[in-house]
Amino acid sequence: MTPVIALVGRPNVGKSTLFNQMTRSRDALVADFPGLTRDRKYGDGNYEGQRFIVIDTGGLTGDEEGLDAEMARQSLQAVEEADIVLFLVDGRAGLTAGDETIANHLRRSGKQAHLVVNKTDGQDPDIAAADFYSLGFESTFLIAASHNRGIRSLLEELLPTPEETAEQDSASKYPGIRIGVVGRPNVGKSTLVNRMLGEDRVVVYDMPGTTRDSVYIPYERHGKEYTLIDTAGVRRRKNVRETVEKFSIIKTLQAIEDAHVVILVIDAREGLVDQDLHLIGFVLDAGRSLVIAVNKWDGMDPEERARVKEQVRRRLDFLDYADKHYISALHGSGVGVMYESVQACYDSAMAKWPTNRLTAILQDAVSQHQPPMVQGRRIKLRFAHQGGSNPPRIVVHGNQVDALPGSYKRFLENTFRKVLDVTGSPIRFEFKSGENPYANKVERMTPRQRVKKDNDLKKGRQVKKTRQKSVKR
Ligand SMILES: Nc1nc2c(ncn2[C@@H]2O[C@H](COP(=O)(O)OP(=O)(O)OP(=O)(O)O)[C@@H](O)[C@H]2O)c(=O)[nH]1
Ligand SMILES: Nc1nc2c(ncn2[C@@H]2O[C@H](COP(=O)(O)OP(=O)(O)OP(=O)(O)O)[C@@H](O)[C@H]2O)c(=O)[nH]1
Repeated sequence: MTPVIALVGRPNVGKSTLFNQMTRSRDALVADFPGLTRDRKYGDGNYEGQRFIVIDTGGLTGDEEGLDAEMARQSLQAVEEADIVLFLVDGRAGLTAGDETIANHLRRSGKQAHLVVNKTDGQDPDIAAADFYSLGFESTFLIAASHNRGIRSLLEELLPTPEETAEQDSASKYPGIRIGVVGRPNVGKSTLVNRMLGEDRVVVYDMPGTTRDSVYIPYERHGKEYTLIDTAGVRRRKNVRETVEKFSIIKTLQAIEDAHVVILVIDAREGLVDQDLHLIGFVLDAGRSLVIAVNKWDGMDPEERARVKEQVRRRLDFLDYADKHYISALHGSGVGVMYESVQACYDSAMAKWPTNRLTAILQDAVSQHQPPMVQGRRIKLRFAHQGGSNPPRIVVHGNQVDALPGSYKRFLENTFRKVLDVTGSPIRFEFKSGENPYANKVERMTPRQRVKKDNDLKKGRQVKKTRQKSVKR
């Protein structure tokens, strides 16, 4: 399970600043789903290979009355679902009554929180922290978020190591292709999950709304193993309030992290809305492959259908590599063929390509369309190898790669995507400058040496540089 970190604290203590430092998301996922009153933000972080999810819970002011009480309740729900709670305070402003109220909230919630004193730059950290000891937190961290100070040691201390996470990795024990079915409330996720499992299979489970755990359902179809990750969880809704209650963004994000392939369900009758795009953004940021299911396609008239299709085409033009299906989960039409897309996505996400193939594609691309000159010297791209899967990572080695323009990177991505036939999955590129360790040496290396070198490169170890001149191309 990907650990979830919740940030709480009064306005202006630096939550957004810390959030931005911790996440690498281009845009945070902003939760203004119906029924959730306040703009919580969700982001995706990576510290030395350990992925995590950060939530800026937003809604705590320490002065909760009336409307604010509802916000506080929802923020505390996010706290409840988190693994690590960071309570931020402002080291410049000192202790306020609002801080004390929030500390009380946290204490009542029974969740262990860590005190994080921010804005300790330009003052004696011990003095900055002294004010807050009366709050009685066991562990205190001193940081300066806007200077990116203290954040690494905080993550180092609090996050599990990737090995620890792998050990308690609940997802990996489920067989076959793990399919996450996600989408906004009421788009038809439960209906689709039941449809995918087949008519004859009676699913007996029920879940309370606030737990963040999805239901994992292993099953077989045409002799192939799958596990559905069901974020909806309850088959029969009783009322609108319950729909909102049981919709949990953390649950959705966890399901995305745990899946090989994500089916994002959209309600054709409502069209594509911003929240759908936010969810798509998160899936891509998480590096998962994606199938789009536009649901409730039954009973729509031709004009409506044309309008929705046009909207999908226009707003998802950046996603032309993902399959879109127009389905009726209720009647089952279009559901079966989705499995073909799921398989293609899985194959793409998990594919392994040999170094010489990737290098050949790179060289073809370069000869077709040379990278630009920088300060009178041409950017050189020499060879490529695979750095990982799900999502596939391609590491490109060359010279002056830092100057490679975005447009050229996109050209490379499109070329690799086309040649390797990568469907639905994002591809990550990494560009490294330095001499080609293979140059002039390849011929003289034994296969074992070559494998070792490849592994060394994958592990990012320093490879002894050859002094020989690299091959001219
Ligand atoms: N000196 C100093 N200023 C900081 C630091 N971190 C954040 N700030 C400033 O504090 C102000 C508030 O920061 P935000 O990150 O917006 O605070 P927030 O808690 O997200 O505020 P809300 O969005 O209102 O909840 C901004 O002007 C930041 O530049 C820090 O480490 N040192
Ligand atoms: N016409 C039509 N209605 C559908 C279809 N799929 C689902 N529905 C209806 O849409 C409503 C919501 O379906 P659910 O499957 O409960 O949606 P959900 O996404 O699981 O909703 P939450 O669990 O509340 O997030 C129900 O009334 C379904 O009968 C479909 O393909 N066509």
